[in-house]
Amino acid sequence: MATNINEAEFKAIIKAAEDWPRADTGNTDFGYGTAGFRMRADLLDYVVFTVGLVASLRSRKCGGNAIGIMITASHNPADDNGVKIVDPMGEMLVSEWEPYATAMANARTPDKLRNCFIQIIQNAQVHDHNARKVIFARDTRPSGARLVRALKAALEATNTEYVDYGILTTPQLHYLVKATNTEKMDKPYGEVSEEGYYKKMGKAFNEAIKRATKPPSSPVTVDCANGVGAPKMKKLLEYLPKDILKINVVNDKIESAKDLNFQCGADYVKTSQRVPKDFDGKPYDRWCSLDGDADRIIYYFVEDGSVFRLLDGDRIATLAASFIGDLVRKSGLEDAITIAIVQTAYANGASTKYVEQTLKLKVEFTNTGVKHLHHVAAMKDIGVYFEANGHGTILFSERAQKAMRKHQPQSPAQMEALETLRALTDLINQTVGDALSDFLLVETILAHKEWTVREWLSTYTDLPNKLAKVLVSDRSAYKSVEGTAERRLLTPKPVQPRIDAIVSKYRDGRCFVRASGTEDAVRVYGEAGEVYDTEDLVGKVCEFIGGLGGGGGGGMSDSVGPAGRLGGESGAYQTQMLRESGLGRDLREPQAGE
Ligand SMILES: CC(=O)N[C@H]1[C@@H](OP(=O)(O)O)O[C@H](CO)[C@@H](O)[C@@H]1O
Ligand SMILES: [Mg+2]
Repeated sequence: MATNINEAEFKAIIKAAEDWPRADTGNTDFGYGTAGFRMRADLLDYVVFTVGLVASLRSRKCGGNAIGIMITASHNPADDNGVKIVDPMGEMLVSEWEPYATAMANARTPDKLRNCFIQIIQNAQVHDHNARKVIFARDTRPSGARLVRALKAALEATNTEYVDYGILTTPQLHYLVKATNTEKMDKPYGEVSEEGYYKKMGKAFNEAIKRATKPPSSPVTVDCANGVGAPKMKKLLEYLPKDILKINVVNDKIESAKDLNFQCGADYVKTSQRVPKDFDGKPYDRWCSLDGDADRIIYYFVEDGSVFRLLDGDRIATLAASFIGDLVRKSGLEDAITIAIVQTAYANGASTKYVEQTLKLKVEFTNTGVKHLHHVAAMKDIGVYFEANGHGTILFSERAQKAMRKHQPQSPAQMEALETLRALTDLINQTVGDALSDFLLVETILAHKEWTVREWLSTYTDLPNKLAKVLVSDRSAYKSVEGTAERRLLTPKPVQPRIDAIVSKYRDGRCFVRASGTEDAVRVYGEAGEVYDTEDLVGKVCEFIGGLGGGGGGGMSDSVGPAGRLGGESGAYQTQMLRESGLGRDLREPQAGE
């Protein structure tokens, strides 16, 4: 094959790879998906090594701009780890390159690795002599240090300039990638250092909250999942104005790996619908939980009688959209800037109705996965997106930012609203969902609105809902109709008419079935006017799907939780299923997106 491959470089790669052999996974391949690669940490050495090679090529393709690599497994158990690539403006790796990463990680011999390398250079038209730079960080998992050595070996073999940022949250690494690549531009994103991140955030928070009439009346407690969010939240506190907000940090034990995500953190609280262990909040105390790499956040509280109340991603999206909508109006920009909310089909129907009818804003739906939401939100003047699981952010387009810069306020009130709005563009991470940034945003809004969790919860009442899954032998048989945000199935042919027939029997019924992108299962989501009807509706649809034969049929149905906001399977169940798969993970696709 004709190639412009640099033979000396390739020799160095093969030599370096000897120290990081590929785990023997039989015929099972690794797959790069929305979460990059994620699996048991002891399987990852070679994968991380090859990710280093791909990132080096990607940087050459992107004109020598810095590419980011984050080593984390987010909310997974402590003995898992993962790795993902960040593109130059802080976005996730462009999807056209995902197959390249997959192919490299599955190249089982030096010859195959060489072929893959050449193919990437040729297919993606990479000039292999170009400048290349990679910056990287890891979460608190003990395996991270070894994986960093594998990564460095690949970067050194490819003569790639790199910066090791040590331990960071995932969104901090995204921030640094964008800051690095915009450093010499007219509008740099921020100082290129971890400290620069806190400075930017601290300053913006101060600006945004100072016009609230009263500081928040009650303290807030942050459960950091015993992960990287704990030390980083504590550092952030040093940059926040004193005496405005009392913040308690709990679940901050990062020394012993076994505590990471164990019975605490955003994923645990959301999927099990209960407070984290050692919770000592009184009724109506405001609590929130971060996940293991601090890119997700959810709020919650208990009512009298220990009734658990979750304020999930739908609630954060509606809270933020209502506040930003008010600011746009108050600053006199309503004719210049429009706001849209992007949701998935899993958003509670009551939240959609609230956005459309009360906030009078437009809702758009995309397929599941933050990548899809981000993409659509980026096309709006101001695009608000959150998945129910608490991962999301708000994107301010160049057009909206320009309108804010140029606008001449006509009154002191307009001026105040405009300044708060401008502060939010710095406070909210523009690259990816960021628990620390979203936390400061929520606290700012509650302070401005003078709301407690009670008022926040009372904005609308969730429709009773239920999320279940049915394990199937071939989830690829389940294809959704394009343009329906996965709310209708094209195949297997008999399924959609049957779902329609079942749904028609329930008042305010809604139900859809789609193939999970992260597990060998199809998910069944249902809502109805009554809790009893919801259970019945989802049960009937699961029963029907479980009874189908071949690629359609599966067997066991694992429904999760009662009515209330549900988003996914329980952590315990995931772990059990994945351990049973032999290698500890479904290797074809990563198990989670953030
Ligand atoms: C219903 C649900 O919670 N789906 C989750 C789950 O995707 P599935 O494609 O449904 O497996 O994992 C994704 C990655 O973490 C996350 O983005 C998404 O919200
Ligand atoms: Mg995460």
